[in-house]
Amino acid sequence: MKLNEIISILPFYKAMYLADDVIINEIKMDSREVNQGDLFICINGYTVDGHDYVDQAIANGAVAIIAENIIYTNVSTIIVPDSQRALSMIAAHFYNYPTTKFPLIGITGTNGKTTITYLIESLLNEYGRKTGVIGTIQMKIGDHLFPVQNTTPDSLFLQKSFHKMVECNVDTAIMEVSSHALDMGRVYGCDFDIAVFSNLSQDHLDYHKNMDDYLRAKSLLFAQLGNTYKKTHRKFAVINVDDSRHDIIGRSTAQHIITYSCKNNAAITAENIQLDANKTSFRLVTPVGEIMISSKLIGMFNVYNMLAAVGVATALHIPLITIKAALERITGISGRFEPIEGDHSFTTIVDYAHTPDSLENVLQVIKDFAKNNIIVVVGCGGDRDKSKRPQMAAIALNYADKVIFTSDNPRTEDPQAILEDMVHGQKENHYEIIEDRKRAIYHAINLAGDHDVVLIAGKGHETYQVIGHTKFNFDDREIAKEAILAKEN
Ligand SMILES: CC(=O)N[C@H]1[C@@H](OP(=O)(O)OP(=O)(O)OC[C@H]2O[C@@H](n3ccc(=O)[nH]c3=O)[C@H](O)[C@@H]2O)O[C@H](CO)[C@@H](O)[C@@H]1O[C@H](C)C(=O)N[C@@H](C)C(=O)N[C@H](CCC(=O)O)C(=O)O
Ligand SMILES: Nc1ncnc2c1ncn2[C@@H]1O[C@H](COP(=O)(O)OP(=O)(O)OP(=O)(O)O)[C@@H](O)[C@H]1O
Ligand SMILES: N[C@H](CCC[C@H](N)C(=O)O)C(=O)O
Ligand SMILES: [Mg+2]
Repeated sequence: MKLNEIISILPFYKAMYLADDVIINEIKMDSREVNQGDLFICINGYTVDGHDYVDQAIANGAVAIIAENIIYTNVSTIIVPDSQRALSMIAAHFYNYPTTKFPLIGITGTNGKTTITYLIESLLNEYGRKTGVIGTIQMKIGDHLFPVQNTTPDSLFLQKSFHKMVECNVDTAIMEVSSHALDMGRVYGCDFDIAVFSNLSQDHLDYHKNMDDYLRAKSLLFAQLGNTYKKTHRKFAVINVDDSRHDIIGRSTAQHIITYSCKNNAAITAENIQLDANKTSFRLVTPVGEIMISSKLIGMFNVYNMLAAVGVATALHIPLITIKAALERITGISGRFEPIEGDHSFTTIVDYAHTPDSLENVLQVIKDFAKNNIIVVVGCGGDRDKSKRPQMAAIALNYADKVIFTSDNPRTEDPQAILEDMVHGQKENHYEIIEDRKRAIYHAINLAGDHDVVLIAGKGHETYQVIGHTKFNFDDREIAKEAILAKEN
């Protein structure tokens, strides 16, 4: 695409220098990825300032620069008031507005986004649709998997991925939308058709000033649902009305609302809920009929996740029989309440609970079914919300018979300081601190006796541990398997 065509989408800009007929190969926001013929856009980030990498970008072959600060270069240089915002506009334009070409479903909320995303994928696949998925675990186009750095990546990665989805004939895209992404404008330019709100509880208070600010960020997804009413292109907000913040989320959108609930009146509800140790059944009640569901996903929180997915299915007119087939087929989601196989007399579960609410939910499920002791291995991430630490520790101590506090992803923080934040002031003392996560997991598994349950919480599907700035290979599931084998032999 020509540079002139790309910048025509910007209402305001100042051209420091604009060469004729510059053809742009690709747009890049990282100087290290620039190739001959690319446009480099300077983003002033949290760690470094992209403006400092203009020379490197030009040396790598950039033929045009978009920047926020006045800079002088020997290639076409455009100055905009806000380069992050310009990036979203330009990326959507460059990739020809891919999200207008298929329905886009966005899921937000503190917990359950990944789970709901994969439930919706399963429903749509059962219905014969080809899906694209973007979220915490990966990006998926059909059965092809691609790594992601963020739950909701930056606008350039997003628009490029959606473009790839269009090329691969994806007919519906499903994505997790984090509060960071909403706040930073990573999803500006995404044309959402359905937005889901799962719940709000404490997380990310390192980034958001307080819970109201966190809620405001979440509500932006609903404010972005478009303001026109076209019969042919209806938009929907699917909202959990059992969450006390549902009203503010609902009032953030002008679009149609589909409510779901296990306790209140709602369009989608679950009746006669039976929670068992290895299955969950309920009568699903929807505006178009009722049907019995028997799912392998366990725990009350998964009933909520299923209702959220059913809300989306209802908006898309997916028949009840298809909904039932899809919900009954799905056996689990990677790293979410994932049992570790092995011939052993106790149960080991790896779960991604890394917030107080999710940890409590998961431990409640375990408590309901555990025949003997509960042993928990848990830590808290570094460079993240510090106020979660004592809360998560207290929850673990409250539900478990024995807790091993350990490292999660310490990132740039001192692991001992994180552990100190967790245990400081705790009244209970049935815990040990083993900073090395591998040793902590081995120890927990060695302690386990007949019919005990070992919960390894916080890292779920992650296949790494971030210590300092380095990512080391680490997978709770692999380590747990090793430890179980070692115990057996
Ligand atoms: C705080 C935050 O969100 N940071 C995000 C941000 O990084 P940053 O601002 O530090 O970027 P930077 O390193 O300062 O770089 C600024 C610019 O210079 C460029 N650069 C940099 C170096 C260089 O040599 N050349 C160069 O051009 C970079 O490409 C970038 O354009 O932009 C990056 C690219 O989009 C993100 O990957 C990064 O997410 C970091 C990894 C992160 O951990 N974010 C977390 C807080 C987050 O966003 N989490 C949410 C979900 C949480 C949840 O659901 O629970 C998420 O959506 O993932
Ligand atoms: N609806 C829910 N309510 C509360 N806790 C939940 C719910 N669904 C899942 N959980 C718990 O939260 C953990 C994370 O679930 P999931 O990965 O689906 O959430 P997420 O919102 O995608 O998280 P992230 O913010 O890290 O992307 C699960 O491992 C489980 O312990
Ligand atoms: N998306 C979340 C994931 C947290 C997972 C946990 N293992 C941690 O590292 O804190 C975050 O970046 O805050
Ligand atoms: Mg997720």
